[in-house]
Amino acid sequence: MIIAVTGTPGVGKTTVSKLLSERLGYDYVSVKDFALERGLGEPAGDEVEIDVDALAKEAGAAFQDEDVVIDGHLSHHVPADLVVVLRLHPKDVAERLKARGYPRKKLAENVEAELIDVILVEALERNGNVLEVDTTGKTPEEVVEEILALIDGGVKRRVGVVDWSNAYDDILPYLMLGND
Ligand SMILES: Nc1ncnc2c1ncn2[C@@H]1O[C@H](COP(=O)(O)OP(=O)(O)OP(=O)(O)O)[C@@H](O)[C@H]1O
Repeated sequence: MIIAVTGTPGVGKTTVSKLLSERLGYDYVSVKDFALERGLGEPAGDEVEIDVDALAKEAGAAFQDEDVVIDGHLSHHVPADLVVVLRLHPKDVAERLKARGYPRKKLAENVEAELIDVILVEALERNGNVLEVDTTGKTPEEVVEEILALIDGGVKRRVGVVDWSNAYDDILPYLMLGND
């Protein structure tokens, strides 16, 4: 089974993916490492620009009969049996990315993306089996327990668990609002 773990930068994908793969006895795969190994990504500054169509094709073929947890904010492009979209209150996203030293513009773009569900919408456009999980205020272990309970219960789709529309005032200081 292929499980893709996606979400806005900083929501905890790597932490949760590693723990989830250990609990399930699955291999852990980083999209970024896979793309670099296969020559599907070009380093661009401290980022990697990945050809998502090539990623979908190559990862789909490489892992089709494997049990893997695929980690990365592009992992929902890979044909997966299940896509887990991790969500985190945009203010917490902002604080985590700030602590990582993200430049103001990049921080604002990602906080806004979390606010308006960008990754969730992309995931739903590509895959019917989407589990949305709110990680806000939860430990990585609690998040993994929630995912495992959904999988054990045979749940293939659960979306609509968060609504960040009330978060706007909290995150205004982090947004650029056209001032770039
Ligand atoms: N549930 C959690 N509670 C508190 N802190 C967490 C939680 N999950 C992850 N973190 C912390 O948040 C930071 C970001 O986590 P992580 O690298 O797993 O996120 P990510 O979504 O994989 O980020 P990126 O997309 O940039 O790779 C790390 O410092 C991690 O220790």
